[in-house]
Amino acid sequence: MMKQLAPGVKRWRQTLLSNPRFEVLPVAGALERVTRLPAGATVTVTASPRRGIEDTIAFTETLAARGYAAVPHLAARQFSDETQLTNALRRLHDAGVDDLFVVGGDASASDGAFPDGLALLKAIDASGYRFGRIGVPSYPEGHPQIDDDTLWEALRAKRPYATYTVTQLCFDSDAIGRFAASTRMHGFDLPIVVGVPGVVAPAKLLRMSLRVGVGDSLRFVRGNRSMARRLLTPRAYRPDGIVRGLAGQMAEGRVTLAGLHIYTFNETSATVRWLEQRLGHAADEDIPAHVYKDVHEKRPADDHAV
Ligand SMILES: NC(=O)C1=CN([C@@H]2O[C@H](COP(=O)(O)OP(=O)(O)OC[C@H]3O[C@@H](n4cnc5c(N)ncnc54)[C@H](O)[C@@H]3O)[C@@H](O)[C@H]2O)C=CC1
Ligand SMILES: Nc1nc(=O)c2c([nH]1)NC[C@@H]1CN(c3ccc(C(=O)N[C@@H](CCC(=O)O)C(=O)O)cc3)CN21
Repeated sequence: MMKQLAPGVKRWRQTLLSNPRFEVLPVAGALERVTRLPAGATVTVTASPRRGIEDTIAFTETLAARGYAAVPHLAARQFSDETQLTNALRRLHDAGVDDLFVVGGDASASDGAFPDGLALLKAIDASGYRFGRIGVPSYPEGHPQIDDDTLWEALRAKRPYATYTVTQLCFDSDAIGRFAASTRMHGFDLPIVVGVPGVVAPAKLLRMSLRVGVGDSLRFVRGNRSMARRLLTPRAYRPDGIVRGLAGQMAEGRVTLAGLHIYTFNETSATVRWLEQRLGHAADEDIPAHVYKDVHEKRPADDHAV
């Protein structure tokens, strides 16, 4: 059972859970997994050096044709030259894609034209193709290979080309809150979409987290007995604690957040079931029937478009 929450916290939790983006990996069976998501959902498609650009672009086209708001992850170090980039952008543009997520890439180095995320952002800007939204990654707990000063400098340099940032997989809502406050201190207002794990089997989540180097976050998990217990049992992990923590900080006015990005690792059914349960639950609890009738025109949730 959920704990009782202050009304403001419930409202923000509902706002956060109402329209998330879902990240999927373009592997075998991915399309079937996507069909479990709400029709028209925003679905982001990861890039991996092992699989290559084509898998990401082709799957993005498939999703767009089926009416999803598809968002490809474009990794700078995967592109060999401008021609390859232009071809990819043309295909995405023709598919009706209006949102790109631009990363450096997990390949250790580039033998192509774009060494890092910023270089690719500049090339996209110069390409003549226009996209309404462009996201870049950010790291509330730092990056295993890149020091904090470099990360802040990179984010600042990317600011003119980006319309939002998505935070790296993280299990600690306080770390995310501190990061959001720091962006203000560093003097820029890039909207922050918070990356949270979906409802995923703990062993898989641990494997994925280790792969991308979610360091401090895992130390947090290990040092937190109830968290560790949750990750070490076969019962799926649920991001209730993170979402509640974020909603609490929003209710206190400490952070402004632009939404959730759910790392599903293709566990879409469990994640959607969890979302539906939580939203149903919030609707029942937030607004008792008699109040709901009285204030019908002014439901609290309606006052807070993100
Ligand atoms: N495929 C995906 O969906 C995602 C991938 N990532 C990965 O996280 C890493 C960072 O990506 P971005 O934030 O886009 O960074 P980026 O490529 O824009 O690099 C940020 C800054 O760090 C420097 N840098 C990059 N790699 C470095 C290294 N190994 N050692 C020292 N300095 C380095 C760059 O020159 C640049 O100044 C990449 O490996 C990226 O692929 C992060 C989030 C999502
Ligand atoms: N550095 C970094 N690279 C990423 O690709 C990435 C992040 N960070 N942070 C957020 C998510 C997490 N992503 C991940 C994380 C792990 C795998 C991974 O381990 N893939 C394996 C196994 C896939 C499977 O089990 O089906 C693979 O072989 O691709 C893929 C994408 C994509 N995103």
